Amino acid sequence: MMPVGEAQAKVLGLALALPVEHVALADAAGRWLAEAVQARRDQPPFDASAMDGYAIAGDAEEGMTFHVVGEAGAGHHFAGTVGPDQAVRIFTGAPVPRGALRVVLQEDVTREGDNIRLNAPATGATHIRPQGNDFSAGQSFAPKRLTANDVALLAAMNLPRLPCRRRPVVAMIATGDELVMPGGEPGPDQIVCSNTFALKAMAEAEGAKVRMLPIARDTVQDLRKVVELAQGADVIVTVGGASVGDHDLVGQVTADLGMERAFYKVAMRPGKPLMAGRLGDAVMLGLPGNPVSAIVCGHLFLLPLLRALQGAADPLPVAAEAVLAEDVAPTGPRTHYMRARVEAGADLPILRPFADQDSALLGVLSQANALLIRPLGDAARRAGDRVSYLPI
Ligand SMILES: Nc1nc2c(c(=O)[nH]1)N[C@H]1C(S)=C(S)[C@@H](COP(=O)(O)OP(=O)(O)OC[C@H]3O[C@@H](n4cnc5c(N)ncnc54)[C@H](O)[C@@H]3O)O[C@H]1N2
Ligand code: MOO
Repeated sequence: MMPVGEAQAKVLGLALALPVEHVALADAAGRWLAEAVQARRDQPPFDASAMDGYAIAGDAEEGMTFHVVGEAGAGHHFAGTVGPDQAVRIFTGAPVPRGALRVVLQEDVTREGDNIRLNAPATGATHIRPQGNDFSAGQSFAPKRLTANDVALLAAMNLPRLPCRRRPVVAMIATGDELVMPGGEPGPDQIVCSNTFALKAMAEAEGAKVRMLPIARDTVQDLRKVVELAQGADVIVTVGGASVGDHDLVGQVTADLGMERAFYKVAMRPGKPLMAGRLGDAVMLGLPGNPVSAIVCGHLFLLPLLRALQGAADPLPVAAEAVLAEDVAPTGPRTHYMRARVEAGADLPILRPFADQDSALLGVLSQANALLIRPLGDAARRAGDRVSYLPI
């Protein structure tokens, strides 16, 4: 069995970054910017008032008076120059007029006709945002996955279209005679398909487009037909049929279709019968059928693969540190990803593994927000020990 880190490296090695396409700014949140882009202007593009008030020529003492000679609003500059005894009525975002060095807040003046009197000394903060204070023309924005905040910045930089990686297309295939779709009519020996819905949600949150293919029945012909429907996808995910049972056909069928296998079986629990390889132009992940196994493999393999396809430099999940809330037994020959609940603690977060770690239990998984990472062959651990976990 291959160690988890080696298997992850092999999966990432199968991922060629997807082509670049130009995406409208309004659709760019969540997309991966493929190359650095440059601001097309300064922000603010001029010295701008940060307050509603009056622009004056410099520091001034309490009681001084000024003659109001005009007005500057956001989008409307004042064409003249502010002289020593003069003020210009100004509003937040307006260009600061020539000759003005500070803005006094309207709350700090008394207006009498066309004159103002200062009720406080005008010193200290100028209430002016200098030109280029936020960013300057030519300033570079590095490739990353774009957040809503990034989109605001790139909009202000006047970049209406952005070079992003194409979204990966994932074909999702559940396998097994026992499965019916949610809302269907399960027969007495059947259950409702759940795993692929979690994986779809996870992949979409990572930027993928997911095609849910029909459930493949446990025959070579049907599985082959459904895998062939996956043509055109960047990633093919099968769920179930990966183990050693007589009806576990995924390995055989994908091999017949020409899959170049990178590995089969990983030293992890849950998720042991994982396979990966290249099938035509697609990367294929064959996930185990047990619900928690499939979803844990999704976190450890599918999501990093989707990040790598979109150009991420560091696609693997990052472990965090916590303190164990209770004792745990030694582990066996596989890295154990134990479902756990992590909560804020005084120093480090406190992590409590669930008592039942059966890989069929979706109820436990739904309460979990962490996977405690137990290295293979790990000794028993005591409450209070420091441990690593992955947030999920
Ligand atoms: N003799 C052995 N038996 C098993 C081994 C082994 O090494 N030797 N490994 C076990 C482990 S570990 C796992 S994990 C499972 C994985 O087996 P498969 O990938 O072949 O999965 P299935 O047999 O098709 O299904 C397992 C289980 O999960 C349910 N399932 C499958 N797909 C879905 C779905 N889309 N939604 C909800 N539930 C699903 C299925 O009904 C089974 O109950 O094999 C062990 N056996
Ligand atoms: O590895 Mo299986 O995924 O233990 O349930």
